[in-house]
Amino acid sequence: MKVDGKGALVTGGAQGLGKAFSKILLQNGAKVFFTDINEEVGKTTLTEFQQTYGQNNVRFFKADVTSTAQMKESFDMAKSWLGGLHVVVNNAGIGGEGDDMWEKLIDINLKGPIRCSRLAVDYMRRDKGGEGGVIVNIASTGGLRPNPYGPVYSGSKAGLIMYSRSIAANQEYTSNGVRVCTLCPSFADTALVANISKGTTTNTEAALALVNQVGIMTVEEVADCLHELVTDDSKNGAVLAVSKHQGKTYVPF
Ligand SMILES: NC(=O)C1=CN([C@@H]2O[C@H](COP(=O)(O)OP(=O)(O)OC[C@H]3O[C@@H](n4cnc5c(N)ncnc54)[C@H](O)[C@@H]3O)[C@@H](O)[C@H]2O)C=CC1
Ligand SMILES: CC/C=C\C[C@H](O)[C@H](O)/C=C/C=C/C=C\C=C\C(=O)C/C=C\CCC(=O)O
Repeated sequence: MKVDGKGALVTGGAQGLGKAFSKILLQNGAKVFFTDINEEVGKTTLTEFQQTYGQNNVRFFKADVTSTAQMKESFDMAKSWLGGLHVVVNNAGIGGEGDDMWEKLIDINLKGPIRCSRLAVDYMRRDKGGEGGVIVNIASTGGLRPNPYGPVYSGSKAGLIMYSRSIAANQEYTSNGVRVCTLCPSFADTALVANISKGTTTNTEAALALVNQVGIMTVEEVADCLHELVTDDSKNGAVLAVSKHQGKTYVPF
């Protein structure tokens, strides 16, 4: 699918990878409706994007991916403002393994993208008035290999990978023009990784050593992979892993 002239919704688009995903879609001519729970940073990003890509090509709406009502409202607004919904990037996610965080992490990282994928399918499938499209769920290489410093994070992402592969295999969806892919980045230069030094893993020293060993990608390197998954119509059920030290790999099954 060429993204030029298409409509895209990106969750968690205020900063980090979600901002880079929104940006690459805008650079390639899409209209972007991005959501985030952080209103202040979302508004700043909106102003920056409007100055570069035009006032009427991008819109921000404050919404929490853990709320079905807020996400339903987001999808309704997005589809009507965009004039059609063709790309959905389920990106919003957090880290944090502590007693105070792990259940919230599952709510955001696993239940959030499931909630939004269910909405996306409903809004995109042709037999329900949509025009078909592509969902890209943002998982992690942490969902492909065990990570002793982030078992809850890794578990959330492994669950998301298998959920995404499973809905990609649903013929009712494929026959109505909906593709589903999963992007699994390793460490990238965002607040999520910077926060590891503040104790978000089960072992700060060991986790930082792993980050140093694997290396840190720029957000633009990861955004190029998103663009590939969105534009290549042959990719359905694809799981694309990318890391600084190993580059890009389509995960074989
Ligand atoms: N940075 C990295 O190394 C990697 C990140 N990822 C995934 O990429 C995604 C984006 O992460 P980063 O950009 O790194 O983090 P980030 O912390 O820079 O950005 C995450 C964004 O999500 C938003 N957000 C958090 N909770 C939300 C909620 N309940 N509803 C709506 N928005 C919410 C935040 O406000 C923030 O703007 C996450 O799903 C993360 O797990 C995956 C692999 C590697
Ligand atoms: C080290 C991660 C540990 C803890 C998770 C925490 O919840 C933390 O707050 C979140 C960190 C975000 C991590 C992002 C990516 C994680 C990638 C991996 O765990 C995989 C590591 C190496 C794979 C090898 C490779 O990519 O080549």
